[in-house]
Order: sequence, then C-alpha cells, then structure tokens
Amino acid sequence: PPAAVRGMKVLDRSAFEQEVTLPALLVPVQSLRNCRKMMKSKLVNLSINKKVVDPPAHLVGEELTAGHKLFLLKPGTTMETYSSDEKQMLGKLGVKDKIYDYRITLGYENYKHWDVLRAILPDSEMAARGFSQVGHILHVNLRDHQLPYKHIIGQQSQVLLDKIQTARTVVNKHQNIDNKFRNFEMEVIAGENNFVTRIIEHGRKFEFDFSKVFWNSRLSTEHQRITNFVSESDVVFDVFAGVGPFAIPIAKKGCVVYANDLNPESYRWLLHNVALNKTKAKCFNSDGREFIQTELRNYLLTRSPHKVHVLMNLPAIAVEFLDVFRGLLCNGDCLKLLSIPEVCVHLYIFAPEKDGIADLKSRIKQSLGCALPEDAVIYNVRNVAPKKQMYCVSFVLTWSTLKSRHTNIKESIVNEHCQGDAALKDQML
Ligand SMILES: C[S@@+](CC[C@H](N)C(=O)[O-])C[C@H]1O[C@@H](n2cnc3c(N)ncnc32)[C@H](O)[C@@H]1O
Repeated sequence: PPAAVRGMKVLDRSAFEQEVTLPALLVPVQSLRNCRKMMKSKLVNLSINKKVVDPPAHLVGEELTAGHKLFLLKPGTTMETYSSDEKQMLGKLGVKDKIYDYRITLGYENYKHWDVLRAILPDSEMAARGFSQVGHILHVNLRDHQLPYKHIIGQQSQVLLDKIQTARTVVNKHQNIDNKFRNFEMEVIAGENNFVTRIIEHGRKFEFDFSKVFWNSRLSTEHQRITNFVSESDVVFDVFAGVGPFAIPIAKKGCVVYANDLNPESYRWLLHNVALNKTKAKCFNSDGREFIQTELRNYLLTRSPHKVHVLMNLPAIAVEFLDVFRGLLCNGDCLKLLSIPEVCVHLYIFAPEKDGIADLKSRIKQSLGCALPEDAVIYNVRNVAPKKQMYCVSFVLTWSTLKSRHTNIKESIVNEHCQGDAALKDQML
C-alpha cells in the first residue's frame, strides 16, 4: 500500500488507491495450464480477482492479443529470476522471452487485512503477533502506542471475524492482569458486545464471562497433566479453582473434589460448569487461606485414608499462602493427628529464568518455615514472558509442618499421649 497510509487513524479506503506496474509474461492459451503449474509461486500474491488477464493491444501489439493471456507476476520479477531450465521450458510452451509492464490500479480491496494493518500501524509487531481465541472471542493486546489505531484494528478485525466463522467478538485485552481475580480488562473493538463464551477443553465444557473471570487456554496441557496424575481414590482441594478447569475433569474422573474461588463470578460459573458437565464438586466462595483453614483442616481431621492433593494455581502469590499449613492442625486431637492422610501440595509459582529454581526454593522455605523436601518435583509448566517461567512444585507436607508452627514436635506429642508407656510410644512413632 502507498506509504501515505502509515499513521492513518480513521480508515480512508481511497488512500489505498494507486497505479502500479506489475511484471507480466505473455503465454499462449494452449499453454495456460502447464504455465500456471510452473509459475504458481511467481504469480502476484495480492488479492486481485484475476492474475491471468487479457493482454491489451497497446502493450503487446494487435497480432498477439488473440490467443494469448498475460500472467501477472510478483513485483520485481525479471527474466533473470528464471533458471535456464525454466526459461527453456517456457520457450517450449511458446512463452515470449520478455517481461511486459502491466499497469493496474490497486485499491483497499486488493490487500489482505494483515497487509492493511501492517501498512497503517507505526510498527508491524501487532500484526505479527496476531490474535488468540477463547470461544467466540478473539483477543489482541494493543500496546499504548497502538491504542489510537484501535478503531482501524477493529475494522480490520471485522474482516477477520467474517473469515473465522466461530468468532463473533474482537476485544483488546489490556495487558495488565495484576488485579485480584486475574481477569483481563477488555474492550470490544469489533463485533458483538458479548463476553459470555463456551470452551471445550479435553472434552469438558466450560462457560464463563471472559471479562470477569480468569481463563487461559495455554494451561490446558497442565490441567490434563494434573488430572492424569491424581488417582480416582484421591481427594482434591482446588484452592484457586477459577471456573473449574482442574476441578471438573478431576471430579469427572471420580475423585472427591473441593473447589474454591474468591471471585464471586468465578464461583458462579464454577457451579454452572459443575452442573453443565453433570458432575459433583463441593464449591466454595472463600479466601484461599480460609478455605484451607476450614475445609482442608476439617477433612484432615476426619482420619480419611485417602491421599489428599492441594492445588494452588495462583502463581503470582500462591507461595505467600504456604504459611497457612504451618501448625494447621496444631489444636487437633493427637490420635487423629497421627493418622492424617498424605497431603501433596501442587504449588504454582513464577520464577525468573536465571537461577529460578534457587529463587523459588528460597521463597517456599521462607513461607513454609522449612526447606522444600528433597523429593519435591519441580515441573516447568511454561514460559510466560521473556525471562519468566511458570513452575508447578509438587511436594508432600511433612507431619511436623502441619502440626507445629515452629519445630518438629511429633515426639513430644507422642510422649505426652503415652505417659511413659514405651511400647505404645514405639508403636506410635
Ligand atoms: C490463575 S487463576 C487459576 C484458575 C484455574 N485454576 C485455572 O487453572 O484456570 C487464579 C484464581 O484464583 C482466584 N483468586 C485470587 N485470589 C484468591 C484468593 N485470595 N482466594 C481464593 N481465590 C483467589 C482468582 O479469582 C482466579 O480465579
């Protein structure tokens, strides 16, 4: 497109009009088929109705207009572009060894929407990064300097909407996801003003209002990894459950699931999705800390024989919640305490690329009050930004952490309970 369109804030289609000269080859009609095959990659790649046209007499001479067509080629094509073999082949097909200059007026409609965006925007980055799709919503992240162009981007996106049949809305997602509930602020730049969408992830259905809750399709592999990891007989506490992408497939597997989210909208959609998938999960709308202190604690004191998993997917700050496990059971009846099930925490955490493991271990230690167990599994989930990784750290909570805020006092409790009975003490320890 003409250079003058760069920086345009309101779409002016007429500014795209210009006369250009395209190189062209004169081909006898009987060779059209073979030539088309041979020159496919060399034909002009604009959205032009006809890339093979009738030759005008003023260009090729009266005698060559009949029985011939012009092949319009990519700008810059010369006879030197062809190898000697290709030239020989063209000669055999009766193609003239000459490039003609074909004048054509191009307009807005001849460019693909990405070409239009690339030509208008001050940098081509936005066009290169493209769109992501969540249900019927396409989303872009416009940088501050691209905001003045949002209407043009919206208009171009409308073209995209027409092409992607499942898409009906284009939003600009403000990049900052630092708000409490991890949802994006978004603004419709094309299509319907409707954020309620439906996703199918690994065969499970999820409906939610994308403007009010967290959803990230890039976590789908992780959702599946954890779902595969837990056994049917395990009990799962999903502390930051969102709209249920861990909780629902795990419940469908047959596990008992307790799912919690502080965002009332996430909670509402969580309940909706549990029903939509015809499954069962106990759902809560509490702060994660309170959920652990009440639901998890009560459950552990029931002396259940089932292994417990605690999912903590709030990678920016979940580590700060670990202190809640310190002394979680410190006021419990000691006999009950001695038969608590194994509790495996799956903590999501961001860490820098450089020395990330040492960094996360140190933060976990600080919050948990003891070092991460040797056999903890540190799994790299994904790269979230340049130099920033997301990990899932899976580890079993030690008895002493759950019982004591300070030190390992298992032995002192046993002593207290056994009242000098050495045999009982041995048995209990
Ligand atoms: C990163 S999202 C994860 C959601 C879901 N587990 C997933 O994988 O898509 C974190 C969730 O934690 C919720 N949240 C934020 N702070 C919370 C808190 N203090 N207690 C409980 N939930 C919280 C947010 O509403 C959000 O749904």
